[in-house]
Amino acid sequence: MSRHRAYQNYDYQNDLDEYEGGYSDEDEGEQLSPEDQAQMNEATTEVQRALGNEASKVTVKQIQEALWHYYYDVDKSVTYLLSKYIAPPPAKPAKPKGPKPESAGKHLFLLDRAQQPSGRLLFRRSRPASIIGIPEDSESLPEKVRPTSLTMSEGACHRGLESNRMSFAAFFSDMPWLNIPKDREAVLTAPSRPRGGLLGGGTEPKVSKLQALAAARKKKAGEKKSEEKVLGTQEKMEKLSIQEIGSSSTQHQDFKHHPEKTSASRPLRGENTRPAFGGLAKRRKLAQDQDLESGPPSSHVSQCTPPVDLQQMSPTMDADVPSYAKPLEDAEPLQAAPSAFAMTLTGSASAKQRRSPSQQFFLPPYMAYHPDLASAFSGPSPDDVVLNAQAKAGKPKTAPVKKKGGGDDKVDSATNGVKTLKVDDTPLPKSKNLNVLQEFEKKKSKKTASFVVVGHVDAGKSTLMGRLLLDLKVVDQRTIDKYRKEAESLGKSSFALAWVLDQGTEERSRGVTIDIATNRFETETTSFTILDAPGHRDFIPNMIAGASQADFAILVIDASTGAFESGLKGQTREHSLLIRSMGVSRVIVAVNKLDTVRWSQERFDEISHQVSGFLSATGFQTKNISFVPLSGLHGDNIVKRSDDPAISWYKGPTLIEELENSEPMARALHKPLRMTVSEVYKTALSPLTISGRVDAGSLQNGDALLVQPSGEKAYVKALELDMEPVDWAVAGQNVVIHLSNIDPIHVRVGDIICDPNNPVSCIDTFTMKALAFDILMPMQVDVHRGRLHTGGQIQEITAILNKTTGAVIKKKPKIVKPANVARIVVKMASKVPLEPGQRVVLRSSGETVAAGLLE
Ligand SMILES: Nc1nc2c(ncn2[C@@H]2O[C@H](COP(=O)(O)OP(=O)(O)OP(=O)(O)O)[C@@H](O)[C@H]2O)c(=O)[nH]1
Repeated sequence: MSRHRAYQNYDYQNDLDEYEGGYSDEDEGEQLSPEDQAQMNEATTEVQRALGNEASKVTVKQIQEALWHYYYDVDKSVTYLLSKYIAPPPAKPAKPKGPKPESAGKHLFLLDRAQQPSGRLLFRRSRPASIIGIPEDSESLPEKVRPTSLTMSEGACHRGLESNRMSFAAFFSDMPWLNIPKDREAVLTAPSRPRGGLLGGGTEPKVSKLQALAAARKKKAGEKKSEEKVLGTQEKMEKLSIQEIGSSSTQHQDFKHHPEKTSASRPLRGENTRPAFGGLAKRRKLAQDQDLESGPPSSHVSQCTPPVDLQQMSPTMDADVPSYAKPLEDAEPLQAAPSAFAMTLTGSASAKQRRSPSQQFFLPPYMAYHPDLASAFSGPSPDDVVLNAQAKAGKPKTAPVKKKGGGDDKVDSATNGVKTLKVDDTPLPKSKNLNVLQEFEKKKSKKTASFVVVGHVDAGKSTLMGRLLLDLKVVDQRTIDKYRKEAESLGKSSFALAWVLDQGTEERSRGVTIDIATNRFETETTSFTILDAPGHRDFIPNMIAGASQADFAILVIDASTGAFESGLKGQTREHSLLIRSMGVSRVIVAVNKLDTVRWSQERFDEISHQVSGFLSATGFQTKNISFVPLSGLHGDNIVKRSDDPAISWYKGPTLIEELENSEPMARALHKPLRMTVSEVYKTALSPLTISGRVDAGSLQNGDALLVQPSGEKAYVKALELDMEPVDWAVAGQNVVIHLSNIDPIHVRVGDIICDPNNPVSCIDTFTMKALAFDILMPMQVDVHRGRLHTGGQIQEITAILNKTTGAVIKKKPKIVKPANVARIVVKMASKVPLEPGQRVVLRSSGETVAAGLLE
């Protein structure tokens, strides 16, 4: 049950009834417990014994009522009985009858409740009413005694006392706190400041006469005290005043004519012997003298603020001017007196310095500048003196001594600056100024082709590529055996072939490809670059990066029971869409793991049928789709035709034959240089080496390159193709470039290397023709182009287009349905190198939502 429900269902009434039941009137007639009764009898005997002969004047009932009231306290009960029944005080004149104040007698006590072990409730007296401010009825006990918060019957509180009025004084006679000696009585002192309202603001509260009197007394005492303090301080400060030192003409003259001696005569910090003529006073005096001699301050000085006398800030305080300020008052009665501190600074005799009230103006202390302050720091500081002395004594300097004169400093810093200046004298790489395209034509080199291996997770992509490399002898059997042993130790022996591509520790331990793995091999006609893509949906961006570099693709399908179906729902379809969107038009479908279904031709045909259907729907032409039944794990139909009779039904090409038959995409050889940076690293040849596929144009050693978006220039120091040094490279080739004359911080993976004379521009908004994979609307998206990806948003949907003709079907639609083509405007968070014709993929919340071409 929820707590809320529990509270709702709680039976408060029941509890309340039980609680109130503890005070019910039924208790009134409650009998004493046997223990109480025994205690009562014993105490009654005690009281009777204490009363002696007088005991006959009171009844047992009266004794027991007294005992009950005093909780069996025999002494108190005796006192009460004596004063009440045996020797009562003379009766007082009757009070005039009138209505009794309601509160009177109603709340004389605050009662604490205690529970006895027997479960009976007993009430204990807690505090007298006088303390808590309840009106006292000193003559009698209350008629009813109630706790402040509880209702109870009077009988339950003080049984039997209603009829027996007792004197208040007598009741509390044994209480020591009533006999307070006069000298220890508390005196109410009003707060020094009247309390404010809520949060210190608001109207002042009413102050009683007593409070006002106390406040006035306190104020007077405070004033007297502060006056004494000021006088004492002034006496001490007089010693520092220029009045005394004014007579010391020798010192004055000395100081006046040799002001530089000021610093020399300045005591070191912490020195106890303080000269009578303090440095500050000296400066003040000098300034006064100069002032007197030269008249009013010069123009530049006049801009500065004259010394401010804080006392002047309150003309209304004239009446309170202390006696020490009287001489000044005589000189200029309208002016308020300076403070003791101000007098020390200005000197009490410096009446001439004081301005008339009309000249008085007040500025913050930091603006209170006096001309003599200009010379205040002309000499060395105490620290300088110490350091100089240490230097003379041959001690090591604890801090650099400042040289006099700014000129030397400047020269020094300039010299140091020049020393530290580094001129980049790295010679620019030499260029052979080759006609690269002619060289390329002449060479008649092997075809180069890159292919990306895609497919659902665990379809067997890496294993297939490992097998391919093993069978092509790019990797030897020993390496595979080694991998198998290591994989066995991790319980993943079946992944030994996959480890040829999956080199990362995490990839190996998880058995999942994370990033694009590249490898290369050659056949008689072609030099291939493998781009093994991750199948897991979390690493789709890496797969996009791989697909952006590929001429064609191998789509791996897991033919084992159930796996193909789940792959279709998973990344098989998404990868197919992506590779097509990235411009790949040729796809080889590797129907893998057919060994698990005993090389079932039926299964192969079923898969081929379904896959060719959706590939065609995705935009692949049937002539560009081929299917190969194979087993990556066992090496059937990859490089060697399978000798298993179970697959004798297949007479088509092996995977490698299909690869060789695939034509790479047309190369943009004559376009300006464009290359996407796939990797950035350090080599012995250069602190900045990059690799990637040349998308367009060509380059050669010594060429100047422009890196975008940093806009930094770099030079080609050396080039490598297939791990061999070369002089040039052209579009379609995967090249390694050793750069010079650039700081590595300016180059990142995903950047574009371009021709400085034909640079790619950096933009933050573009229009694209997008194929929608999901519903599109103005929304946040991630823009992917190769390795580069950045945040952005669909700003506008301009039109829905005809898929084949590109004609506008509908203008400014609110949304784009899946499988429709639309023209959309995308705004990115930052400027990135992008240009028309490039392919981008839009993803949102981990799903691919669109892909297309920049217009
Ligand atoms: N029986 C059988 N098993 C295979 C075959 N090919 C791969 N496997 C197994 O399938 C599992 C996954 O293989 P991988 O090569 O890692 O699959 P992948 O597609 O590269 O995985 P990701 O890159 O992580 O998506 C491994 O246990 C392989 O041994 C095959 O032809 N037959």
